[in-house]
Amino acid sequence: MIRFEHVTKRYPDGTTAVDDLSFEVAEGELVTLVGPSGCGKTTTMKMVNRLIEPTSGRILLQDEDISDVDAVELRRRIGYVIQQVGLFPHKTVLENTATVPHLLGWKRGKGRDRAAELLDLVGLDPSVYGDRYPDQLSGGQRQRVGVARALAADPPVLLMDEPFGAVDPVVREHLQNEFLRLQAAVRKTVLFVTHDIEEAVRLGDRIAVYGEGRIEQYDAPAAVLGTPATDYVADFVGADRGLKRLSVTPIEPGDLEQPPVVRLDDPLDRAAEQLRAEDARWAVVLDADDQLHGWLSAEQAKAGALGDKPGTVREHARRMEAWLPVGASLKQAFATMLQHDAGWIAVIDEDSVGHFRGVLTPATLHEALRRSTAADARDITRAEVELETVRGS
Ligand SMILES: Nc1ncnc2c1ncn2[C@@H]1O[C@H](COP(=O)(O)OP(=O)(O)OP(=O)(O)O)[C@@H](O)[C@H]1O
Repeated sequence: MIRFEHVTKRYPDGTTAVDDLSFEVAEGELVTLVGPSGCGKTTTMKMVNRLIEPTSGRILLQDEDISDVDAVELRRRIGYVIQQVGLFPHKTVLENTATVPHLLGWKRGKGRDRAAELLDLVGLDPSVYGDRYPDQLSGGQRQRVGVARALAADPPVLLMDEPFGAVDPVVREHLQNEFLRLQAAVRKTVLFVTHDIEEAVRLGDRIAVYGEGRIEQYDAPAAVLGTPATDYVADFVGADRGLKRLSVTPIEPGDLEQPPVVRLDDPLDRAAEQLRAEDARWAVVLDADDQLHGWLSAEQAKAGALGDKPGTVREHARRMEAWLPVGASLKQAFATMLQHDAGWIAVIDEDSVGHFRGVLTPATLHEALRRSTAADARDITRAEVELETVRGS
């Protein structure tokens, strides 16, 4: 989709900003360019929409050499979002969003409808925000308008230069999540510049880690974190790369423990007996549709079963709020455990039915992380990894 072939950019003062760069971005892929200040990320990006011309080499967009395409025509195929947004202060949010459709000569009504649709998509109600002016918005809202505007003419390619750099960390995480959801729906080919490795890891399908004017590693986030190609990359991703992996490692069914399972309508004395026989401290409680209800402790089951009217599990089970679907990240799993002060979380199917699949404990979470690191290092699946464990006596 976008291909760099031996691209070099030397500025007139002799600075080599980009040095013999070759890489390719597939259609619908989100590639983050990450690296320290001055390493050539912005120069790379601006060569794609010809705000900067390469000194040598060529860039192909959909197999076409962009130097053969009229720059104005080219830019209409490419959405561009920058940190300072660059909204027109005297135009309303709706007018700002409809800028490109307007330039393309769309009918006014069609352009406005499209703008309203996009504002909705980025989480801004057009009936509330459409008639406001940019200075009546928060920084995060302005960034959303920037994204909506870049998408308005439905360009196949999106260039984003530190689009969330100017907002505080909480808003930033929010914008990142929204953007991921949006990207899942629109599937643009995206080049995203950031100097923040966390952001690069969260957003990128692949990451290009820049050294000076060169890409040191071009790989999936888990691989960059798991097997940095050079000492430079290892340094850049940081000593806490093990922790960062949490956010790019999904929960897989093979990671889960299978505690005893009882049903809401099971007689309590039978449940107590099952817990005793399995020597378990608690059981997961499911309803008749195999959906998670909560849990039952062995102590409660035993005490209840000794009472006058033991009844069923239903009267003694506790609700469980700490749960996630398969595929959620280990970081979410860890955060959920902390949020609910829970020693385990339930994991359910991703589909709308949400059958119970198993539980994740701190020990299994740690094991999943170790397996994923080892699997990436050896290019095998997680299930094939044999872990050696240092055990307490
Ligand atoms: N117009 C210019 N003339 C001369 N040198 C330039 C020019 N623009 C950029 N440079 C230099 O080229 C190098 C790469 O700059 P670039 O803006 O691509 O880096 P960057 O990785 O995007 O940095 P940042 O994260 O700080 O934005 C830097 O050394 C910069 O000083």
